Amino acid sequence: MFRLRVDDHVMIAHSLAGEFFGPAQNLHGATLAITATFERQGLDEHGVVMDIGVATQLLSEVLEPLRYQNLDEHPDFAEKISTTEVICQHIALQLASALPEGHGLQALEVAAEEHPRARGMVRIELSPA
Ligand SMILES: Nc1nc2c(c(=O)[nH]1)N=C([C@H](O)[C@H](O)COP(=O)(O)OP(=O)(O)OP(=O)(O)O)CN2
Repeated sequence: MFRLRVDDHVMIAHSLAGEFFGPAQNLHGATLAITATFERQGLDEHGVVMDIGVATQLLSEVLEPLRYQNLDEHPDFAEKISTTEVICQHIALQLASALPEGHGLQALEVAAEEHPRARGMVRIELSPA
């Protein structure tokens, strides 16, 4: 299995409802360092998992609607608690649906570092197109 990882970051605001989250129930900001890892069984005819430029561009485009947004008011997070894990899931699903036809990938993983000691992540299987 081969992997290609690209990164970006996004600044958001949110609050996490429920006693479970303690002071994070209050509105606060976060700069999330995001990595997207694309996995492929074997390499394509160019000897790559996918083009780095395409991967970087895809991640940037998926993050664009989240930049500087208050996720409490964002329609994609309505009825959801925008934890780091949920944000990762959202980004991963958006990336999966934005992949080019015939991508040939097996899986992708999205990780978000909320601060230097905490990182959430999700991995989703893809049907190679
Ligand atoms: N599994 C997760 N746990 C928490 C998340 C998350 O996204 N996933 N997010 C937060 C807060 O948004 C923030 O990152 C940290 O808030 P804080 O109150 O400082 O939480 P801590 O658990 O680090 O510290 P406490 O001792 O609970 O205050 C919280 N958790």
